[in-house]
Amino acid sequence: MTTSDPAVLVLEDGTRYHGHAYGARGRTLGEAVFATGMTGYQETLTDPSYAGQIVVMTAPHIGNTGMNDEDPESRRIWVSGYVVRDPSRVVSSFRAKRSLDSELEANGIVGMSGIDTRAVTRRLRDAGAMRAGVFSGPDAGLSPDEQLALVRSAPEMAGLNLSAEVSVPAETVTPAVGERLGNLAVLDLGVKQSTVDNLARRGFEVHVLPQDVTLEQLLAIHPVAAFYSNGPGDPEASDSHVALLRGILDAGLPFFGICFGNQLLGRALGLGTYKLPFGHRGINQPVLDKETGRVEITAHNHGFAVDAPLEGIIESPNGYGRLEVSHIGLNDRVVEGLKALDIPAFSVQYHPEAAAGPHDANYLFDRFRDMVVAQQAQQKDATN
Ligand SMILES: NC(=O)CC[C@H](N)C(=O)O
Repeated sequence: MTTSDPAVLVLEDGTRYHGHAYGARGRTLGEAVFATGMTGYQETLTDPSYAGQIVVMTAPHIGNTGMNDEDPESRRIWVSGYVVRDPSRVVSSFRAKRSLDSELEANGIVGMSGIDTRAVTRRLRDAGAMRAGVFSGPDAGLSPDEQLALVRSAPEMAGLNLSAEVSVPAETVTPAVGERLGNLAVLDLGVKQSTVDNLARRGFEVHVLPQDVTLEQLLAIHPVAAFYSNGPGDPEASDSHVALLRGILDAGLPFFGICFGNQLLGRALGLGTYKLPFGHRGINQPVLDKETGRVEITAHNHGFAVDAPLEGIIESPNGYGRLEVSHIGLNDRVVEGLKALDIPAFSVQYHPEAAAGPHDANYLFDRFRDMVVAQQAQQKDATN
């Protein structure tokens, strides 16, 4: 529905941008962040890591290919709000089933269009990610002071635990594709479908578990390894998941974590995390794999990062032996991967499932499989 109903984006610092209502009408509050992908908006919208965020797209023309039934990464749209410059008036793709604005409306997502999203991006890049609100329909009529007060009353992303909002209510199982390696325990902190598919294709029977599962319940599925997914929120507010992970590591299970999972591995090993000024969200971020010296172009969506020295070997303050930073973001030299040297555990801050994004980092799923196969071979040797 293209209309000229007014809408306004209000940032916490009082900056206001006037445009048009897009998607559902009303009001929404969240953390304003910008995403630089020129394609893949359907995957972005359905990535649970974006819960609690108002996503501003830097690419000016969004919605061209509509929404289809093949690309969703989860069961719904999770962004709190969606801000685009120039929505496509026609949908052009043989796969499209619906338009982007009708899908936003069906999911109750308040959006807006018709503003200079690159100007908003420059503001967020200079001042940092901020709380924000989009107001349209009856809420467009609130006074600027009322709108600003609402924005400033919203919770900050720092300190937020959002895992219960996005996690599955009960275990789901995806069978292994091809030769079966064993059961994989996946802690669902906001997992994406492509991650599950990638793991299943590596021979894992993928058991996606609710975020409040206990160690006993997790071990009861007899996993050959464990995996922590991406997800929304502040890793510092996830003590229960860190405690669970320490139990997993103590049980000797091989571990791989993505994004939120990387931050939680960092914490389990004894490192800290911190909030980045405006984060990384896009599909063309350069990352160095220190092991091979190769630079890969990767998909990112994170606002927090692990605090660790980029070079040299670190002794785990929590007694897990030696570890090192395995991957470095080349735009701003942020930690993009961790590797334990004395236990079978590693993680990356970015998205090897690459939905959307380039597939340069897909090898990490093979590394995980190889790690599990190596451990199984070792255990077999030990019992012979
Ligand atoms: N995609 C993710 O897993 C994001 C992790 C975390 N919520 C962050 O913003 O850094």
